[in-house]
Amino acid sequence: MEKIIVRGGKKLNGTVKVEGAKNAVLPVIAASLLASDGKSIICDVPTLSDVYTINEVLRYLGAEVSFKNNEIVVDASGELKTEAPFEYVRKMRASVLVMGSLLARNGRARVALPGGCAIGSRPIDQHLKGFEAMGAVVKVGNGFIDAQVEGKLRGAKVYLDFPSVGATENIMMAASLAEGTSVIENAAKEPEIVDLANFLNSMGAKVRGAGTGTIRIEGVEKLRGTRHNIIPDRIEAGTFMVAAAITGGNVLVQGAVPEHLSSLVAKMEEMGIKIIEERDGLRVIGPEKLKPIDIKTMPHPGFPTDMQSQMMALLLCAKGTSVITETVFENRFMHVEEFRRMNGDIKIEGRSVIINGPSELQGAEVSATDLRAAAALILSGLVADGYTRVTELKHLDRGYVNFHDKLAGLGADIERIADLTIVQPEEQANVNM
Ligand SMILES: CC(=O)N[C@H]1[C@@H](OP(=O)(O)OP(=O)(O)OC[C@H]2O[C@@H](n3ccc(=O)[nH]c3=O)[C@H](O)[C@@H]2O)O[C@H](CO)[C@@H](O)[C@@H]1O
Ligand SMILES: C=C(OP(=O)(O)O)C(=O)O
Repeated sequence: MEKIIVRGGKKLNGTVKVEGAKNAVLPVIAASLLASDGKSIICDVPTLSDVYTINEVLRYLGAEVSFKNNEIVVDASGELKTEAPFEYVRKMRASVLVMGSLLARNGRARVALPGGCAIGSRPIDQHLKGFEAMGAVVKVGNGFIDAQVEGKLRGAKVYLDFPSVGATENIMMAASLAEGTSVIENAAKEPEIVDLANFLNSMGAKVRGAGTGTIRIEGVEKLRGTRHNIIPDRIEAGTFMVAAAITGGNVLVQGAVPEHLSSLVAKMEEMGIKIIEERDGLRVIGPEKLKPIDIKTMPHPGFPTDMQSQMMALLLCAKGTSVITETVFENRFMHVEEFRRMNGDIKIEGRSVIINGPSELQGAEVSATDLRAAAALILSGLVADGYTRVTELKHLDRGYVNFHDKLAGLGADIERIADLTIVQPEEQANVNM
């Protein structure tokens, strides 16, 4: 088993460059299936395991996909299959994002039920409600969701009970080729929704209002391949901002878009962290002492749940009591136990976590429970006493490109190794940790 080993105590300094956003590129790749004409060229694509997985899904469905030099070319002009099997959906829930495109292109989509995951049950009822409103008949059975429509999808008004990111994206994709106009109310407003709308419009779609709570989509006859640059990853940017702050360092996070990060910037400033907007990114300067704060995760523009565990690592180092309340996912506190293994003074009370800081963090062997928890545990390792070993790196690789190398480039004492499962006594003396 691979692990990342980090020794705490180094201040981070320098510049780190942000990749294209995982949560923007996955729906954009799914949307490229809508082009029955021409190729889609998607640029600034991060080399993440999730990207390889969705590429596999597209190939399975019959599209031609190439991926090199951070550029993906998709040719979906041929005939497409209708089914995305469980082996892909199990690896990555975002595989359900092909459903809207397949239904619009083929009149049928059969996708394995995603089931739960480490952060909660994550149902997709709001996606299905949207498809049904557009005339699809949805059946669930034998571990699959089967959606079919007679003729074409029809434009409809869909009110989302919660501004779900995935449901908004899936409905936008389906509605782009529907007959007539669709309106999504209580739509998600995340920057990744705007990126998807820009991609769809550049393919010939008519999507208006993305980034607001009401999105109108006028269906068109046909969409064609186009060229598109993916927006920078605000969560990767935020993770490096926390890395700078937790070590009391001074780091320029190149590519960080201030408007995408306003809630995080506000909360970090409340903690006494200095954040300066520069021409090409955000500079973060950690203070001597961090102040405690309260955080509640919310849909955008509220505080992002995907930054919750990294902020937990930071608040463990602040002097005083902080409270983090998770309102987006029902069970996104699996990392709390791991922080306790590192001597974190932290407890769960319902949907909140109470942190009494500063904790004297100690290096320990800890296990990543999801991709953001993986990053957060490494962040704690940057300031813990001694060596922290983080396992279950498959989670980290879903969302971060060369995370340890980027941290090492900023001065962290960190390496990634294959596991030495059996260490002989004489070798043990030579293992430098
Ligand atoms: C690939 C991707 O972009 N993933 C992001 C996306 O996930 P994802 O699109 O899955 O997140 P959603 O916004 O859909 O989910 C938010 C909440 O709504 C619930 N829900 C969602 C859909 C539905 O039909 N019914 C329902 O009850 C979910 O269980 C969850 O509690 O947005 C999340 C919230 O910002 C982020 O944490 C994820 O990183
Ligand atoms: C939860 C996340 O992603 P996904 O929805 O792909 O699991 C995330 O990016 O933090």
